[in-house]
Amino acid sequence: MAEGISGSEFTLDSIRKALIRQEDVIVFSLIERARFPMNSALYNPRLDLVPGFSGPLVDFIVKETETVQAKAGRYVNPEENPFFPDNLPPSMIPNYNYSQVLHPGGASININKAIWDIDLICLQALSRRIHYGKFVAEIKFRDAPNDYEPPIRAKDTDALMKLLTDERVEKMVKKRVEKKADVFGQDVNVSNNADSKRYKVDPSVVARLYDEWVIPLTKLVEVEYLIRRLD
Ligand SMILES: O=C(O)C(=O)C[C@]1(C(=O)O)C=C[C@@H](O)C=C1
Repeated sequence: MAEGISGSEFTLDSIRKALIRQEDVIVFSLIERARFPMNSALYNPRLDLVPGFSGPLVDFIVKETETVQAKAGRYVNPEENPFFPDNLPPSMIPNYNYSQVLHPGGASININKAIWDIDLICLQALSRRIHYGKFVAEIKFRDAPNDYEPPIRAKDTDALMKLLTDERVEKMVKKRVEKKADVFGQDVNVSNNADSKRYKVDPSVVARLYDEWVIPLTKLVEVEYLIRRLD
């Protein structure tokens, strides 16, 4: 897999490192996205810019992109989740042997409808990060099956949410992404003018995006995964 999860390095530590690497992509794509705050023609559902296709242009672009990528095998990779999963063509390339670390029920989890509401450019990066919750949940289950089995059998989602939550880690994640937005998003200036610190994207907004969307949705995926884990 792209992030290098194989049976031998499938640990909570390696999964957390993959999440940290993905922060860089997310912060950079937010910085890019901030250059174009609005693009109404792209999102307008009534413009009908493409003959034979009804819906916003953005849907057309993403559907067509996903169709090509599906043929190239993108969605055979358990780390990838399409935004328009209906009627995708099968992969045309020879099967790559992805290590099957997830329980089969994980394949049916796709919460991209909720993610679609956030923003366009960073969607794939955010989707990948949020659905990484499947891998986090699998390793947490493997590390403590006796703790997880009773709430799974009782379908107690609140207890599962409590069990998988690590507030110390969440605080660190939010602090780190805020710092990354600070460092990556400064205008680079050759003159040594300390007053001219300007940001391409407000670092506190990135921390809030993680606080209000990214982490809660990752945890939702973790709970969804665990609830199916003993099926
Ligand atoms: O690192 C973990 O243990 C995770 O489950 C991931 C994550 C996150 O989304 O960053 C989610 C829940 C935990 O409370 C801490 C962090």
